Amino acid sequence: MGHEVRYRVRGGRQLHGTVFIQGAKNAVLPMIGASLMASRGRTVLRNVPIIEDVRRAVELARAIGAKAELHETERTLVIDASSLSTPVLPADIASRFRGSFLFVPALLHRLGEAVIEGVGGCNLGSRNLDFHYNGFKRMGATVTEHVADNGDGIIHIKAGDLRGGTLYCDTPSHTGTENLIMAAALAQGTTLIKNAALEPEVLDNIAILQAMGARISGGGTGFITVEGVDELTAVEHTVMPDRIDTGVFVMAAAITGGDLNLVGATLEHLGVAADKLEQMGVEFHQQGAVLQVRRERTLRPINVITDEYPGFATDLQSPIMALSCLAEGPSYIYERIFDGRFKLAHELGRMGADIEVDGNRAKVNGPRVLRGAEVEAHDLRCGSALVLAGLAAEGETTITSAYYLDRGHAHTAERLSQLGADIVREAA
Ligand SMILES: CC(=O)N[C@H]1[C@@H](OP(=O)(O)OP(=O)(O)OC[C@H]2O[C@@H](n3ccc(=O)[nH]c3=O)[C@H](O)[C@@H]2O)O[C@H](CO)[C@@H](O)[C@@H]1O
Ligand SMILES: C=C(OP(=O)(O)O)C(=O)O
Repeated sequence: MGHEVRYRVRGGRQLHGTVFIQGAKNAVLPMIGASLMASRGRTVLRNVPIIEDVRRAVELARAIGAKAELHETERTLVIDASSLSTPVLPADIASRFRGSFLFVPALLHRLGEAVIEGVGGCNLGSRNLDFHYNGFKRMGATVTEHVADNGDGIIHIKAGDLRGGTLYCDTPSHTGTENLIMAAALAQGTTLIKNAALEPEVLDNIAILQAMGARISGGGTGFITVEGVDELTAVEHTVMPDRIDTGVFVMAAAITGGDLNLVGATLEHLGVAADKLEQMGVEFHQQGAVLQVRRERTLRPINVITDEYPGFATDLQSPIMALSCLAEGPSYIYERIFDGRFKLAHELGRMGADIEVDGNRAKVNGPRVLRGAEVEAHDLRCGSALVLAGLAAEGETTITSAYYLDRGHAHTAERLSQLGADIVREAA
């Protein structure tokens, strides 16, 4: 994991001011995968979030032979994938982020095979990849697994010539849909993907692929048709704003009783989460590309059921659990997407929260006074939720294992400090 990262937050300050919402982690990662499919030219991605997952993706792109330059100040990534040298996604990089699996379609098309030594991402319980494998197989690939000397499983996918076909996701998987679209984009013939994901990031990825020359229709309908083409060309594309980063800053305003201008944020991308936050007492006003948000009234309790877009995003479930600790009455949370996302409840308990967990349901008994404590970020969104709790707590909160937070949020301490928060990042 590299060095230990901690955040120290001293709570009790209302946040005011203007903050820039970063580009979307879950859009830029498939776009890096897509850029590897262009055998000529240089892809230029703008509004790239400067987060650890992007740094890992750049390392991984280089490890398979692409030239990748991340210009952090300009938030621009330039990728030249004209020569790829190996189909092996090495474990030491690939096992640190989920998006590594989005490199597979490019390897299948460009090198005829992909060797996956490990897939990472947040540990949220079972995170299967069967929809991806079954789709690749229906297109003519073979998938085999063997065990390396160190005991790790290695997956070997051999493509042959990928052919279009009828594919499906049992449930609308986000990266599953993206991987099947990318596999179909350069396959022979026509592919139909049923029960495709509707997330805005999937649509942004379709947009860059279309600009590259892919023939894709039906994005946002659940049925996606892809007519395979012979070649994709490198293009320039601006990554959409991150709706989860947006949601976290909305909740930073809400949990401190502050008011913020979120530059680049799109309220519509929050789906049902916007309505739930309004029910809690948050006021929104979208003015062009700026989303104004404030919370003056007492926080009301809430009932949340996570679901695929436009339902309540699972990645905002942990942050709203932190917020609901302060609501005037019991809140109910039903986590439907991941079966291991409630470790946060225990950490919030150390800060004085009263949360009853029963399987994938939680009851948050609010309001409780939160007090600073040493707590652990078990995953990315657990980390952002603990920062929110720290902003509202009495005294100092220390968040350990905060590499997870840095996986998905850029310049967290700097952006919150500019709004009046007392927060520092320490890396030892
Ligand atoms: C890099 C990226 O974009 N990550 C996001 C993506 O993860 P990711 O794409 O991994 O999430 P999925 O949408 O695939 O997973 C949703 C559910 O489907 C199950 N499933 C998925 C694929 C599969 O082949 N078999 C299977 O059973 C998973 O175990 C999970 O229970 O969507 C999640 C759900 O919105 C978000 O929390 C992640 O931030
Ligand atoms: C679960 C998440 O990401 P990943 O799929 O990259 O692990 C997340 O962003 O909260």
